[in-house]
Amino acid sequence: MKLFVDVGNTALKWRRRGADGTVQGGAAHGRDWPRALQAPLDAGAAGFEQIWVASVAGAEADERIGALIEARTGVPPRFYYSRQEDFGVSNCYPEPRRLGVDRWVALVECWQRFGAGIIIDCGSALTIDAIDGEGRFLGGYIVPGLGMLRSALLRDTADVHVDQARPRLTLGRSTGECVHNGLLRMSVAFVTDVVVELRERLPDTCKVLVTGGDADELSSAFSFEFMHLPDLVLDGLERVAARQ
Ligand SMILES: Nc1ncnc2c1ncn2[C@@H]1O[C@H](COP(=O)(O)OP(=O)(O)O)[C@@H](O)[C@H]1O
Ligand SMILES: CC(C)(COP(=O)(O)O)[C@@H](O)C(=O)NCCC(=O)O
Ligand SMILES: [K+]
Repeated sequence: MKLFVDVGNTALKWRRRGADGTVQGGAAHGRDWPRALQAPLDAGAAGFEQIWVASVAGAEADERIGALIEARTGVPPRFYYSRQEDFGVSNCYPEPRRLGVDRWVALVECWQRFGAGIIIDCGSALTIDAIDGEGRFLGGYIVPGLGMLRSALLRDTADVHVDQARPRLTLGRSTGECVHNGLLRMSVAFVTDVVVELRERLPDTCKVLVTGGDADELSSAFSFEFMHLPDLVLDGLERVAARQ
């Protein structure tokens, strides 16, 4: 059995692939690593032959996660990090390792499956990344995700109180609607502006891939064609692992 783990700043997502099929899950981790690792490591009697981790949680967290995984399974996990080049993708960062590995494996998966593309990851941060027809990572953007925008607005204002709501692009007619609709529209306008510009530059065959925990919410307001691939990062990590 193989285990693949995608550790973001909010959620830990995982996939167990064994002879009797595939099981996957995910949840907010709250940086409580022993608790967050309970579900992915709960493989019953079956042992793990390989465990792969793509983490953007930071070096300290990675050390803790690695120690916990090895202590519980006896298998030392393999942490994959961004590189100058891999699977035909070249990294434009002067220090390639500093590119978030979730962004890197998503670029690898996009390139291997579709070629040129624009990747929108609606996670704790909202990231947009572009890869051209030669497999060159052209660069991207990192802005606060919807969850981060909301919590920052509520934290830094005295009288803005909102309950959960399904945001739309229309004018808000209550504090909650003004906040939810405003943040959605701001995020969608940013993404759309970038996609329109990049599509003029990239091959016509380029795909727009959307992933991340807020993908449903954001993409419901997208006016351009896209593919929603919730498991893009795990798929990319599994591709890396398959080569070993
Ligand atoms: N069950 C959930 N747990 C955590 N975040 C969630 C959940 N459902 C939706 N979200 C939203 O998804 C965002 C996290 O996206 P995700 O891609 O899962 O996380 P990460 O940034 O850790 O990769 C949060 O900012 C939040 O707005
Ligand atoms: C941009 C990110 C925070 C996104 O992570 P997430 O929202 O999935 O938690 C992550 O890719 C990261 O920590 N990147 C390192 C800096 C960079 O990519 O330039
Ligand atoms: K992510």
